[in-house]
Amino acid sequence: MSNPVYLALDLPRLDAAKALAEKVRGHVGGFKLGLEFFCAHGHHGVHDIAQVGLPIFLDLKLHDIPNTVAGAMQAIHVLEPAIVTVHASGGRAMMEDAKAAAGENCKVVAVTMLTSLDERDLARTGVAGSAHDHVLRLAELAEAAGLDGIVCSGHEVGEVHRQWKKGYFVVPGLRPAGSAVGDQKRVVTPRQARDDGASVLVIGRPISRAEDPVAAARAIEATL
Ligand SMILES: O=c1ccn([C@@H]2O[C@H](COP(=O)(O)O)[C@@H](O)[C@H]2O)c(=O)[nH]1
Repeated sequence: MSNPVYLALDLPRLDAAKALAEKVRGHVGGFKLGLEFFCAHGHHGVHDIAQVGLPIFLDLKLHDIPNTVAGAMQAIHVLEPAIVTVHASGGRAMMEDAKAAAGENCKVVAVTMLTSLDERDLARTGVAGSAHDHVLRLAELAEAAGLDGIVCSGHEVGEVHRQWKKGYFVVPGLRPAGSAVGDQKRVVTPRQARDDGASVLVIGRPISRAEDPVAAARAIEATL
């Protein structure tokens, strides 16, 4: 079984991100490049990290009208990402057009409810009901739109997996027992998420901010 951990390279400096990627490459399955990285380093930065030789997950969380999102998907096609994110709340037509514009080997997955939110935050955005129901509703919409899967927390992945057997499930908000939670609110351990059906485990600070990132990545790998 291949390593399901994608390391989130949320670092401001490209040289530091590349050095970290080189160090841990034997203990993770891929690299996740998000908004911070892409806004700072663009296509050139993605090419640099791709040279390390592992799959690239572009976590751009696209959310706009269908035509604009399709155009953005076409613009990143050349980078050959293995995974790209869009927001499920962009709606069915937006997700359909994103999938149609993606490369053949690129999985398009929809962010449902950010792991940094809890139910109080959800209510403040005007969404009534539980996190669980909200995630399941958006997962259904993503499946109907023909996407490959969704991004959700480890609190929901078990149920979503039961409902969408062939889905591809990306789970961030992961914390090894005892590590700092930071701004995340719905967290589980990497092992718990894996056992509940996660396809990809997104882990950032528990590795990137560890005193010894290689040891941290190895320790996580050993729990899986
Ligand atoms: O709901 C979401 C969607 C994406 N993320 C991203 O995952 C990583 C998590 O980093 P940590 O340092 O392990 O908290 C980060 O890049 C987020 O942008 C998420 O956390 N939650």
